[in-house]
Amino acid sequence: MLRFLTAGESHGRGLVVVVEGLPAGLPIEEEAIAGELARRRLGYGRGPRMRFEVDRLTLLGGIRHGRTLGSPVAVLIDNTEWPKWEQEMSPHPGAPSRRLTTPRPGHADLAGMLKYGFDDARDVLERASARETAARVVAGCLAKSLLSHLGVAVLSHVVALGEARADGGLRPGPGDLARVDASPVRCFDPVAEEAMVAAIRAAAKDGDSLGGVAEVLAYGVPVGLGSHVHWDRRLDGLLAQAIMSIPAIKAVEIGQGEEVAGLRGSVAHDAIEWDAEGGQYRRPTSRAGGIEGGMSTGALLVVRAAMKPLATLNRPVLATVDVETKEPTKSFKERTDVTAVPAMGVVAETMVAWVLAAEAVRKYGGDSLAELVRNWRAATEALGSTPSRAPTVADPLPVQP
Ligand SMILES: Cc1cc2nc3c(=O)[nH]c(=O)nc-3n(C[C@H](O)[C@H](O)[C@H](O)COP(=O)(O)O)c2cc1C
Ligand SMILES: C=C(O[C@@H]1CC(C(=O)O)=C[C@@H](OP(=O)(O)O)[C@H]1O)C(=O)O
Repeated sequence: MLRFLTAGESHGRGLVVVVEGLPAGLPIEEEAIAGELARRRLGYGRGPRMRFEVDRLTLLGGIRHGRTLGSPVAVLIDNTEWPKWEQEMSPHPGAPSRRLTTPRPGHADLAGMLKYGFDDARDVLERASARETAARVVAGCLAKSLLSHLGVAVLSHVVALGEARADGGLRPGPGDLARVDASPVRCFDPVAEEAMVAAIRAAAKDGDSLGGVAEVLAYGVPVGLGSHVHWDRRLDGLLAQAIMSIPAIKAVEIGQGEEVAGLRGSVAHDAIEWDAEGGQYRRPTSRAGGIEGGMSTGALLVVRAAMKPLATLNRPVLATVDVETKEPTKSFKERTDVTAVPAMGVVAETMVAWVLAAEAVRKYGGDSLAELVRNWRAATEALGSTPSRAPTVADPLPVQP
């Protein structure tokens, strides 16, 4: 079983992630993890912290000479600003210099204060902050690395930001990731990219925030991850939970998502064809987003995550109450992003990769990477298909729904 835990506060000494259940022999390079963390810092509209945060890494355990040992992998990410926060966030007895008593509507502040009996919103926001997703991205990088040995590639792109929408027919292939990351908003559609940048600039000028939608695509997913036999084994359910756990995500779509509810059945599904030459079944479309009955079908996996506009505003206008005086006031202002949709896409990739890797380990098993790959190869060959390799730029794009 693959699992991970993270610990650490946004302005604490650092974040730590412990990943358990990886097979031995998985090649891991610190540069690859650093690269993934750098991708999560990307995006026009991010706040000042992402310009100086460096995500300095320490590989604490579970890796020797660039390969996993089969033991838990532990990684530490330092917090660049720790010296500045050391007093305020000290783990030792003492008191903060000031308490935050005007909770932000839309953030975790008030619900957390009431639930845990805190009188300072910082006791909640430090862990509710999406800073924690940096630690998840480390786990996601390990998952992506494992998946690459099974020919699976996971990527994302922003398809909506504020009111700007990308052309739905434009989907990046596995070889397009660098191009997506080069976009200031991680959008594959250059026309929509301009509209997105303009929307962010306008919101920033007004001291406001924006949400949006990122689409995650997984190429080369083998048939049969997940299962129909229990509610908690359905792949779509697992993906929805994983995506929903990302701060500020309010909706998840698989394949055609919400749109499918308005269609007739005759045009809503993916026809089944037999490819006599390849000796396997084939789907000309991926309307179902690569999942039927809670199991992967082998078609392109498509998951979308919708993010709300961020709760912290540079021009605080949202009405709240001072929890001390009970007087009406405006919520406190913290340093904040105008939008974090491009970064959220990278986190969503992480969560999708994690779920796929966990299901792959469950299905194929094995204590070493070689054993896992052997098992995967045998299962894939038994289905009549050639074990896939990691898709390349030369591969044709899958047919659009
Ligand atoms: C990558 C990323 C960056 C975020 N940055 C901010 C931010 O700068 N300001 C903010 O108010 N919320 C930000 N959020 C969202 C909050 O963390 C989130 O709204 C809060 O934890 C409450 O959780 P909920 O929105 O799921 O209810 C960010 C979320 C993500 C995924
Ligand atoms: C630190 C990160 O995102 C933070 C998420 C966040 C929030 O409220 O979720 C608020 C901001 O925190 P800060 O006030 O420290 O700048 C973001 O910068 C990060 O993504 O690494």
